[in-house]
Amino acid sequence: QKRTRPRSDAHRGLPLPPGPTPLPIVGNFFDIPSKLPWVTYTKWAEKYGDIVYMRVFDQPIIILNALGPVVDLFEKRAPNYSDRLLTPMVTLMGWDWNMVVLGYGPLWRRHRRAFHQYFNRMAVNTYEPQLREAAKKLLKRLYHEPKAFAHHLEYTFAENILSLVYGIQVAEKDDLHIASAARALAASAAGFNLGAWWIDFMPFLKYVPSWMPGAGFKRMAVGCRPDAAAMKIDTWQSMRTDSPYTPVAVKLSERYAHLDGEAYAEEERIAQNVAGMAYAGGTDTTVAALQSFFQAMVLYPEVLKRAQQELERVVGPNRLPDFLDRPNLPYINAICKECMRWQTVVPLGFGHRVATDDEYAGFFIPKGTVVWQNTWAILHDPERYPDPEAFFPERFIKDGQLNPDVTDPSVVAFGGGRRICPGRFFSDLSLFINVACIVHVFNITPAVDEQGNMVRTLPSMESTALSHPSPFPCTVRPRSKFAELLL
Ligand code: HEM
Repeated sequence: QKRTRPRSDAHRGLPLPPGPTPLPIVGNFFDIPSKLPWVTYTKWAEKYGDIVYMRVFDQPIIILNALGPVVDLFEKRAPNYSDRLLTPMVTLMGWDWNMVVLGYGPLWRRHRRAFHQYFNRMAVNTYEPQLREAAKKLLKRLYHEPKAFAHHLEYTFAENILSLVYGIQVAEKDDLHIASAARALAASAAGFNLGAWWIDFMPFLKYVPSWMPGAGFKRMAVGCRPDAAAMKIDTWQSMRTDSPYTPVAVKLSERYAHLDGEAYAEEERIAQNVAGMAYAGGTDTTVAALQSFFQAMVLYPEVLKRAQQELERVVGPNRLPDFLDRPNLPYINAICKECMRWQTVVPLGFGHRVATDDEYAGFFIPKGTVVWQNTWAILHDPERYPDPEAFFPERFIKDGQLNPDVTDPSVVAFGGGRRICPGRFFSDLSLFINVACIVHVFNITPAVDEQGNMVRTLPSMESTALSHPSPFPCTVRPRSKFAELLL
């Protein structure tokens, strides 16, 4: 029996969606788990249904645990479900220039349009040469220093996006731009982890002095400010025009070169935000999916073998895979899809704020509610994806081809409606080329300790907003002499 909340006139006579019982003042503050909240919300769905309501202090929150309501609200009612809540934590951390947190309106639209111009489905195809080069660089780094595979992924992706967006050529090691971005992103992940679950809904905490016991979050947030600002300003100021191709930032600045005064300043701010966001978005996200890929290859050796056989057949031993091969590589494509599903990179999407009071499925949805989509739940729904905890690319294949009847995880993994991730086409290309090249060249097997015993790896996710596997070791070795020659 579902429990619903009392009707009231303010609610147009409709109940709020069901959810855990709130306490006075704090509401459901103590119900929000600090670890893997998406798993708890999935369990709540069994008790309360696909639409779960809670309140943390004064902030109403809804979790959508199924694809139907996500499409109905984020897509079909997009004008009402595309706003954001700019929380105190984000402002404290100096991340408020970031278009992810911009309210729905003309300023967001201008950012979005500029971003789309350089990252739409067609535009990203022009980045293939750079993506190919970056993948090759990654292979070399993996060859020379295989134990540091997680670091190489992060470094090479940051390097590639810095070059693509700003034309900046980074140092081979310990680059200052990359170090600063890594600090800003790590702090924001940690801050968001704290913030999303509780601090963000306690606006008065903004006024707690940072020296007070328990105010470590504030010191951390303030400490991250210079790096968050540097991601936008220092990189912009280091923009290079002498690279062999025109960087996105240069193209962005050409758009308003004819303006002056305040109009120029405003366009420049937008361009800086867009470039900064491409940099921030392009650094950690696809990397997390690739880290899951490494973990999957350790745990599922038969998948790696099958993928290598497909590449041997289609690409052969004398060259690396390329984008043109993609239509002939259904199994590699299926692995990419499974990487987007298995250890969901953004497990709860990003909250959409409701602009005006609404009704849905017989429930009242108050204005100001922040609606989160439980992407992890949707991508681990056993009816859609049987045995969802298994990494099983075959689920996307039928008669040797990709099966169009199985929901493509990217329909959900990148969020929904008008706020859907505008970096998804770029991410898709880079995931494909890296997976294909790594599989073609390397065997990825469990690590071996000093006594020669195999180190056991268990799949496990970090509890951050942008999740990735918990650190694990593995052995990365060229498959053969032929493979080594490709490097
Ligand atoms: C595995 C890769 C990625 C995943 C899973 C991912 C996921 C997401 C999600 C869930 C959102 C929020 C969508 C919503 O509100 O419903 C988002 C927003 C965004 N992402 Fe991504 N993303 C990825 C890669 C990228 C890349 C590579 C870039 C940049 C090149 C990027 C740039 C952005 C931007 C700018 C937004 C804000 C959109 C807005 O608020 O209007 N993302 N992403």
